[in-house]
Amino acid sequence: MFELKWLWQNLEGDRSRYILALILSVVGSSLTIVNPYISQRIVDTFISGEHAMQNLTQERGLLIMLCLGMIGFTLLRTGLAYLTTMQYEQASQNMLYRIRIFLYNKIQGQDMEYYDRNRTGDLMTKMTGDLDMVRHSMAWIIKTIIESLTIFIAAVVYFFSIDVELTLWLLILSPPIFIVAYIFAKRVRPMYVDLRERLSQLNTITQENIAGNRVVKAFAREDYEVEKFTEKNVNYAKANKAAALVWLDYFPYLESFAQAFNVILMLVGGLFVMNGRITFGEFAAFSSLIWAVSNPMRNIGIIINDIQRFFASLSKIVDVYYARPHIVNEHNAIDKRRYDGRIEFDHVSFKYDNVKVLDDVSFTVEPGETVAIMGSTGSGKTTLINLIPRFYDVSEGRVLVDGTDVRKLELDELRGNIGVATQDVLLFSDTIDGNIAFGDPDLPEEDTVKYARLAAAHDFITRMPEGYDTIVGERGVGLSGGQKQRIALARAMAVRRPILILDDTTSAVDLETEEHIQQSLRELDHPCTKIIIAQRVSTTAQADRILILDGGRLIEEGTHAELLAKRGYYYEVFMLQNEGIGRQVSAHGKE
Ligand SMILES: Nc1ncnc2c1ncn2[C@@H]1O[C@H](COP(=O)(O)OP(=O)(O)OP(=O)(O)O)[C@@H](O)[C@H]1O
Repeated sequence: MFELKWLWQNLEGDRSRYILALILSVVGSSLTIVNPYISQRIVDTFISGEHAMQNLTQERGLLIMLCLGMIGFTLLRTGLAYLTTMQYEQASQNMLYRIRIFLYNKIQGQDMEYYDRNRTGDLMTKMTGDLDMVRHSMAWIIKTIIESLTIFIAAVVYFFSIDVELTLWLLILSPPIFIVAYIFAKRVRPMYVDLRERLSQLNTITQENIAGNRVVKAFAREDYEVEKFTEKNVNYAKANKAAALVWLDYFPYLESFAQAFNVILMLVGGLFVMNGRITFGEFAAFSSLIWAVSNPMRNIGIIINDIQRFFASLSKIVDVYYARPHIVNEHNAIDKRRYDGRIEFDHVSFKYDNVKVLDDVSFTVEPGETVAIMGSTGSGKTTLINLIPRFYDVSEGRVLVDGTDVRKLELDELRGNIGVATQDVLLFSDTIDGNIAFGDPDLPEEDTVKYARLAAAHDFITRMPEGYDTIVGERGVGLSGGQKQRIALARAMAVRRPILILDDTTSAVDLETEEHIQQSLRELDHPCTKIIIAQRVSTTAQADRILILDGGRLIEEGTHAELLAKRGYYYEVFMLQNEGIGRQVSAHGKE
């Protein structure tokens, strides 16, 4: 069975501990029959037997021994139960720890497409609730099944040793119980798969609402969000109730069967005692152990429910566990090279789910060149730069870095040669210093300050009460949009990579600050090819070359002056911006 094989595989390192736990479970549960056996001896010898009175006076030692034996076995069972639970807990916790790390690495190793397809709330549910369910199954469900089964078998064997016929009478109830349990399990399984899906939706809504609380507040959409959440919450609660209530349809049958064990024992066992077929002590042994046969029937519902939850959770974990990114690191380089920074797009086309967003794009950027990319919104600029570090792979054509197709380069090496400041600025909940040094944790403090200066961030950072030690909130909360962009820019520059990609990184800063940043970029103290996506002519004007994208096609390419002379898209933007903002950028790129 795949699920059990998977669990076994992931128990590596704790297998002996888990086997020990299973053995202890079996031994501890088998001991359950010892006390009923001793009770039987006590009843037959000292209470109801022919010579009971005589034994009571003459065999007191034996009686005391039997009583002490009962206490001893009770203590032994308690000790074993403690030890067993500890082994189960340790093995399952260790397993959980290992799988969680594995899954975390797996998620880290996925490509952008995976993140496009998977919801954060769902991934969070997999990493928390689903994993806990799997642990619970190892520590509790399997333990309960093994122990119930052992107690059941031990009791049945013991019953057989006392009286075969009476035992068979009792076992008559087993087939209908298993049929009912089977029907219940089949019915409830899809309900738990559905329940798991609804929980994931609930978590997704919660996560999105918390992450986007500013937008919600800005649009005063709290009521709408509460309504949306309530709807998902009600759905989840309904599904939960429905799954729990199914049990009630079957519960009366199973409970009746469980009670019927006692009735059969009373009727048949009582008859057998009366006609002397079994002793009163043997009847007492049956009576004190009948729970070992009926209790597993009572618990069957809880166990089946948990097993179904386990299957639903495991199938979700397995999705992540075996997920294979399309973009993989196949070429392991031992020494990581530093590239020259030559970039070439050779007839590149790209599709997102069959929708073409880049169409036959070709251009070359020589090492050290600065190329600006401009184009209307949705024209494919971000998509284009995403192909260089292989966030996505081309659908047609080739992207080459230093003359080699990026698909043939070692992925870490390739990405280790590129510094990126993305359009959506994400800062971590850390100090400003920690955020700037994110790509290079060994960055000396003076370098942090140097790159913050280059990114025109130093002044506002030093004005903050804690300076570089100021903790910025989640996603950089507490900073303005322009401030966040400047920290992200400092972070991208601080890694000193031979290729620097800036996706609209200065859109939220004022023009003076932008001029400072442009100056810094021109004067970087290491050789660097720069690709800058920008909407402002003031940003693009001094680039070595400007590429204009429109509907995924490269429609214009040239220097500022050349493109102005062409009187095409760039010229129009130039005119519009110069008129609009009253700032003069001349035809030669100088202000
Ligand atoms: N992950 C994605 N899945 C599917 N389609 C996408 C995805 N990302 C972008 N697109 C689509 O691809 C097209 C190009 O998007 P892209 O982000 O590259 O444009 P852009 O030129 O950078 O736009 P902007 O200037 O607004 O940032 C758009 O039509 C967009 O809807």
